[in-house]
Amino acid sequence: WLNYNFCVRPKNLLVFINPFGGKQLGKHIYDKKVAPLFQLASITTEVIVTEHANHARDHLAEVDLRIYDGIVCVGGDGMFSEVIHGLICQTQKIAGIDQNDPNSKLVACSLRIGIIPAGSTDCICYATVGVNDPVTSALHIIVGDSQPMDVSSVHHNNTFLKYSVSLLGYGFYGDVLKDSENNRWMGPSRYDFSGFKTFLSHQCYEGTVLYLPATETLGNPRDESRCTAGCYVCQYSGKLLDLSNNKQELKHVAEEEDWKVVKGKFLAINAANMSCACSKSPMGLSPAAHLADGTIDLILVRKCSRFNFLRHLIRHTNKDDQFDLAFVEVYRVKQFIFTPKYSEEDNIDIRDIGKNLFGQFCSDHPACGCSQVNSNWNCDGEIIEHAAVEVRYVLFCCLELSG
Ligand SMILES: Nc1ncnc2c1ncn2[C@@H]1O[C@H](COP(=O)(O)OP(=O)(O)OP(=O)(O)O)[C@@H](O)[C@H]1O
Repeated sequence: WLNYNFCVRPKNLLVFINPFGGKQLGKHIYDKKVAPLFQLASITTEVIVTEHANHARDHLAEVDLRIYDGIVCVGGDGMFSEVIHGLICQTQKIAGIDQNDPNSKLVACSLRIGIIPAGSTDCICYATVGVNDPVTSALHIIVGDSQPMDVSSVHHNNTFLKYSVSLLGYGFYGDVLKDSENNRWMGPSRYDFSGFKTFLSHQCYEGTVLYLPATETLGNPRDESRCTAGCYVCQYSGKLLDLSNNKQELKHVAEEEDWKVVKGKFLAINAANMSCACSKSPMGLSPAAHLADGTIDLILVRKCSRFNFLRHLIRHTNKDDQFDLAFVEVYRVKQFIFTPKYSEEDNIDIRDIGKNLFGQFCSDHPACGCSQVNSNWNCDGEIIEHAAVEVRYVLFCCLELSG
């Protein structure tokens, strides 16, 4: 559907290469595998090898984007996140939109973003293309394929924090990321190491989740069918929401609906905008999530034994239903608000997982229970230090070239 409008071969691309993403092969992959293909296709490029974190984001916030047909990032999910922030923020700035107001109606941005996978997880590329192969992505970019994607905004106390396109994770995935940042020198294996440490710590966090169910969508997180190119659920949502303006009207309709409340102790709170498939989890955290249906799959993993949590995690890696467990709930939502039990002002410090490595002795003891400090959110691989957040689908379709 959107492809008819946007299936235009790009002629001039702005390329950002993160030389330090994943196995630090970004520049090599681009020079050897991608640049020759772009040259053959007569695509001109301006290539920027990033010199520091947020280089791409800051450059995009200033540069005149009208001369480009698209932006390409060579790196992982963190690089894609930088690029999407630069692009969305510049578009809102030009349109005079206040991003701190969660109710602001964002303006869609016209440029498409392509990913050449060269990161550690490459979840966004994997979930959209089905494989993280630089040549496949380059060919999609060359022929002008496109894929709309849902974007969610994350706010804290009416302050804009970040946009998310793949996974927002509190508890387990927040803690894994926090710990893994200290071990970047390990390369992609840092996630295995920190994952193991975090699993042993078995921390759960108390709080309240308020969510607004997505009632107007055709799909359900427990569906057998998967979102692919031309997906009828996304097409239906696209037509229903009329891609931009009418979506906002529907949001107001939805706001009149009932908010639901879930209180408890959680090992993980995950919000998936897409399946979040990657090589370690080929079906993803929410296998039936849609790329562009205007919803978020909210997955709540309540406090359970370490053995049961392991069963849930193992199901991420195989075809067994990870939601078919008594301590796991999943809802398809338009919006949610999380409030931790312990206010952030009282929060002593972001916890050090290392100190809690043997937390099992405490958490299994009836007198102990949950951590009295908060976790942090993992937002597409970037840390959000606030625990209390308001997350909503922001009706914003940013198009990927590699779809
Ligand atoms: N030149 C640079 N020096 C240091 N950090 C950089 C540089 N360029 C980009 N970054 C930052 O590096 C972080 C990680 O990059 P990237 O996502 O490409 O790799 P990754 O973390 O290994 O992969 P993934 O996100 O898929 O797990 C990003 O948050 C980005 O802001």
